[in-house]
Amino acid sequence: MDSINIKGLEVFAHHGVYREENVLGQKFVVDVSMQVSTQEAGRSDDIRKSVNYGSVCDGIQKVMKNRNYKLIETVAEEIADMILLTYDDVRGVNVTVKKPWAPVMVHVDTVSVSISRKKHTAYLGLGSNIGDRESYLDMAIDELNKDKYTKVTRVSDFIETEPYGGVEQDDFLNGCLEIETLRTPEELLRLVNGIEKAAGRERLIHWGPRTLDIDILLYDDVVYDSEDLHIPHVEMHKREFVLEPLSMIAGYKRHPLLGKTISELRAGLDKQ
Ligand SMILES: Nc1ncnc2c1ncn2[C@@H]1O[C@H](COP(=O)(O)OP(=O)(O)OP(=O)(O)O)[C@@H](O)[C@H]1O
Ligand SMILES: Nc1nc2c(c(=O)[nH]1)N=C(CO)CN2
Repeated sequence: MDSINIKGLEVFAHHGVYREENVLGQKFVVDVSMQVSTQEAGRSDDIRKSVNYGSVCDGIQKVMKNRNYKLIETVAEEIADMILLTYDDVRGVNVTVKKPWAPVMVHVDTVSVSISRKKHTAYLGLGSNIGDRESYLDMAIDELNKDKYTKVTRVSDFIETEPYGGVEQDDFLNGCLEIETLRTPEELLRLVNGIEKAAGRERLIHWGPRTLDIDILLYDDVVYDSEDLHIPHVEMHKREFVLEPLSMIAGYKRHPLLGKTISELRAGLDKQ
């Protein structure tokens, strides 16, 4: 990936843990590197095909002057969010925020924080078999889009499926989504759990009836395991009700552990 870089942007602002920093203010120096393909702009010589570094500098000034933060960590995070949320073509950013005049009692050239943030692509599985099933799946899409850090980018057809897993219950409506998100996997889990809760989801029977179930199937090519979260979803490759809608929007996507594409995994189910 190419990059567009801003080095040494000076902004006078009032961030800091100490009161004198908030009152007097000081100089901050910002470096930004944006991962963006510049080839189309380079071939056409057209600014509309690129990211205008002047407007990025304005945006950084606004972030740093509109509010005061205690930590340069927060300043860096806010700058990264602003850039990733404003410029669709920017896939990732590195941001460094330096304080050359930091009030410490020893000589330092600068103190600084550097962060790297990027847009993540994740795939979610949706299911409902209580009430107005289609409305619950639509609600999931609306609520995900309401989240500042998340955008639904593709939606599969919703398909009627028989219950899988041995519990006698009504048929499901299932679908899959592709999302773009700045959230970490754990943040995304909290977001989807909150949406399930808002849909009146109760956990009474394992694999039992539900108004709305949202599973995180894939998140970039990440393999992640914690007490509460396993990515890729541990059952996804066995489930026709996941693989059929997922193959509509990401048939080419390769499962990071099994090494097969979603379409191949689905074809494999037919043979069993
Ligand atoms: N990839 C994942 N996506 C969503 N939840 C997950 C994932 N991995 C682990 N979990 C955990 O599973 C817990 C139980 O989820 P839930 O009650 O929706 O299970 P289920 O829908 O009955 O079964 P399944 O997840 O096999 O479809 C969640 O609270 C969450 O902590
Ligand atoms: N057809 C179908 N069967 C299921 C489903 C589901 O979404 N669709 N979800 C389950 C647990 O998450 C258990 N069984």
